[in-house]
Amino acid sequence: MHITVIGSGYVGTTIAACFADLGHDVTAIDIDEEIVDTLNDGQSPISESGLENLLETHTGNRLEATTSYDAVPESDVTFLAIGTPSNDDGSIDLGALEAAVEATGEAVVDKDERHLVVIKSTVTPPSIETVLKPAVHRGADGNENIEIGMNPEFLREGSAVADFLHPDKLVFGASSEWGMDRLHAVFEPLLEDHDAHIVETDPQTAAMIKYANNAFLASKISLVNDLGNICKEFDLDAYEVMEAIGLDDRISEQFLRSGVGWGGSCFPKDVNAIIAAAREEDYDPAVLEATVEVNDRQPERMLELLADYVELEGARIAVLGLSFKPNTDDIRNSRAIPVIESLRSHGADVVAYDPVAADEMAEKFPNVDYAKTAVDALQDADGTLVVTDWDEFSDLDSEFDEMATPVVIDGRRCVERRDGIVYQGLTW
Ligand SMILES: NC(=O)c1ccc[n+]([C@@H]2O[C@H](COP(=O)([O-])OP(=O)(O)OC[C@H]3O[C@@H](n4cnc5c(N)ncnc54)[C@H](O)[C@@H]3O)[C@@H](O)[C@H]2O)c1
Ligand SMILES: O=c1ccn([C@@H]2O[C@H](COP(=O)(O)OP(=O)(O)O[C@H]3O[C@H](CO)[C@@H](O)[C@H](O)[C@H]3O)[C@@H](O)[C@H]2O)c(=O)[nH]1
Repeated sequence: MHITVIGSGYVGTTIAACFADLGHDVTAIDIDEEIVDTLNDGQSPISESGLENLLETHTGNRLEATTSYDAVPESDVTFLAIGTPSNDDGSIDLGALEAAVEATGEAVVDKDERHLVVIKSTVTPPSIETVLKPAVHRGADGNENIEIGMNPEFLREGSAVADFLHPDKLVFGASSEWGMDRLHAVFEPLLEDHDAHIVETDPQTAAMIKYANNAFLASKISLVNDLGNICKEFDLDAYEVMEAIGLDDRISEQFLRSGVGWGGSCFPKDVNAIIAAAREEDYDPAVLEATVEVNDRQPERMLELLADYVELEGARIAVLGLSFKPNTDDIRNSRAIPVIESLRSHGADVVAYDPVAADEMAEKFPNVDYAKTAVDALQDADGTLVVTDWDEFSDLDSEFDEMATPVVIDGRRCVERRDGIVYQGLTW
């Protein structure tokens, strides 16, 4: 099949490279010329394990990038992976996606065969009817050969390629049998070697499944954090408790790690978007609001624990970990941001370390001192906050002896409790 993928950001680049790897001919389209040039050089505009290899292998053969929409009408199906960022009130900003959908419509205005336009972006269910369908039909001048489908994406940063090629489930949202068949045809090569559940549904339900998935996972972590905070008040170890409840198949052992909370480009944006969409309908989603509230509290709880041992005003505090999770340089909504903001508002001097994300964070906080190694950050520090669970932090041991006062508050349970340091886990 010939597939056009519009948007070559995080998701678009990953799926374009993976579709090519599955044997499809792929045209990746982006308005950003630098991204297009990078892709055509066989390089990746994002850092993701395995992606560079796929691009090197397929660029110039089955994969090419362009800023033009000319390939759209020649292709069998078009996927749109355009950003849907948050507005100030938490609702999603559909502006960029709407423009790309309209441009896709314009490209197929004269097509006299049916064309499937699949939304990969995360969008609220009503927006398919109220924003996206009108945009494509406006662009295509009412051409009835154009159909909108929805195929939400569940990949995680740090394991995007592996997640895409080995999904637990594929969700196909189509409004006709033809559209459903086309989605099956796209993923047929993937399903030849890999077993995945296939969910066939309409586009709106498919869109809701994506929000429900992320809202459930974020709420699971917030519930675990709420329970973990109670464990801490009782002097109990939340990890021991969660390990036990994870043995219940109905709960499962995954996403039970309590600590400083969830960040990233998806959970915060998506939970807030579905809350805003529910409020639009005059529904007050109480559990989801609490999910956000508990998450917002966790960084401050770290500071409170630290303040039990260290006078924060004028203290030198090491922050270990700046990315929102390990193995990525992405700092979007990282818990390190409220941690640093709060330390500074208490008058502390921050020295931060991250194996890869320091440059990103320096753009946000240019006045923070960035150490080259974890040991440099610990040197003469009055306290340490562990915010991201990078593997290398688990190996720290005698390095804590370099601190002026060895107080370690662990927000991710990745440092070993040891003699000679004051160690406090956030929920254990
Ligand atoms: N990042 C993730 O881990 C992830 C996972 C699952 C779902 N999603 C969802 O997928 C969507 C895309 O996310 P992302 O992280 O890939 O976004 P991104 O911001 O990394 O990429 C979007 C790309 O679209 C391009 N673009 C914007 N307007 C365009 C236009 N008119 N024509 C062509 N290209 C255009 C931009 O230049 C950019 O390269 C979002 O809705 C997001 O919520 C993201
Ligand atoms: O037990 C846990 C698991 C995760 N986290 C935190 O949760 C956040 C999100 O982690 P993860 O889900 O691994 O990363 P993302 O790349 O944000 O992936 C999520 O968001 C994507 C974008 O929508 C979805 O596609 C994925 O399915 C969904 O897992 C990070 O800050 C983690 O530190 C915890 O605090 N405790």
